[in-house]
Amino acid sequence: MADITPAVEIKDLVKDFRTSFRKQLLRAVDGVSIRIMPGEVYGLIGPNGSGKSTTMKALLGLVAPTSGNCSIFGKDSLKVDSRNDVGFLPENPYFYKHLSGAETLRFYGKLCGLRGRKLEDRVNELLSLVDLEGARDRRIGGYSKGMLQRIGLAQALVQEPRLVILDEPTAGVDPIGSRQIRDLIFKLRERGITVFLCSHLLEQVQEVCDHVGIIFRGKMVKEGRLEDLIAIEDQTEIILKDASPELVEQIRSLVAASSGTSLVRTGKPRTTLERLFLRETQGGDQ
Ligand SMILES: Nc1ncnc2c1ncn2[C@@H]1O[C@H](COP(=O)(O)OP(=O)(O)OP(=O)(O)O)[C@@H](O)[C@H]1O
Repeated sequence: MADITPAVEIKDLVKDFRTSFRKQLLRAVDGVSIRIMPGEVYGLIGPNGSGKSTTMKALLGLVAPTSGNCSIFGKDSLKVDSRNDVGFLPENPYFYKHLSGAETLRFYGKLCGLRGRKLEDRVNELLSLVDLEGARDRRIGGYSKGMLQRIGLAQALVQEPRLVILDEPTAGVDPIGSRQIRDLIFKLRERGITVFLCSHLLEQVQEVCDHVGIIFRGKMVKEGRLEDLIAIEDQTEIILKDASPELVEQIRSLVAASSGTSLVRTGKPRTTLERLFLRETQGGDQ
């Protein structure tokens, strides 16, 4: 098999911060290792203060590890050129409020060396991708939280990165805005872009990620393919449409007659509260 360089490689990362209280050391990240292959969507989940942002910042070279190392497409995170292939949406992105959405993207595009027709094409493409064409000339100061996160995502994509890092991309965004961001993450995946996101909104992580790591008090406590992590190994699900009561009864007696198998539950599957909310506020079947 061909040797593929991981998009993200974090090895035994430890990060200590010196606290103001008696200058004690606080271990924010304690021996975390993560490997993300190109094209994967990886979700790092954990409670507040468990070390998610610090792990991402170490990967971006924004904090220096106490020990361990991080690399992006094989390049050490402490070297500037490791960031050539990365787009980052921080937890609370800062924007110049007097600029419009288009001006904001133009500004970042210029920082990345784009000029002229190429710059304009990229700005238009990104505004269309994040569905903000209608608000392109409105000042960012008047954007909703969901729109701000989408323009932030567009900004992170300006230089056509192969890896996008999203720190709590849907924090403070309502379910409709969250769904738009979720759909954008799907679009990134379709384009083969690797996504590394952290969140404590578990349902969303479950919807978009194919790999998940659970971090708690700085340590990785569980990691793997989402499907493997959430499968209940000794159970089998059969979902029937328009089944008659007689058929359900037949299945029930078949199970009762077989040794070693028991019926755990029958009934109607439930939608999620999020889908119900979206159906009632947006119309149509979500
Ligand atoms: N610059 C810093 N100086 C001192 N302590 C810090 C610093 N940055 C983070 N910490 C501490 O490190 C721990 C991990 O913080 P971190 O922000 O990585 O967690 P998180 O999982 O991203 O949390 P949240 O979900 O609240 O964003 C916390 O106890 C935090 O207070």
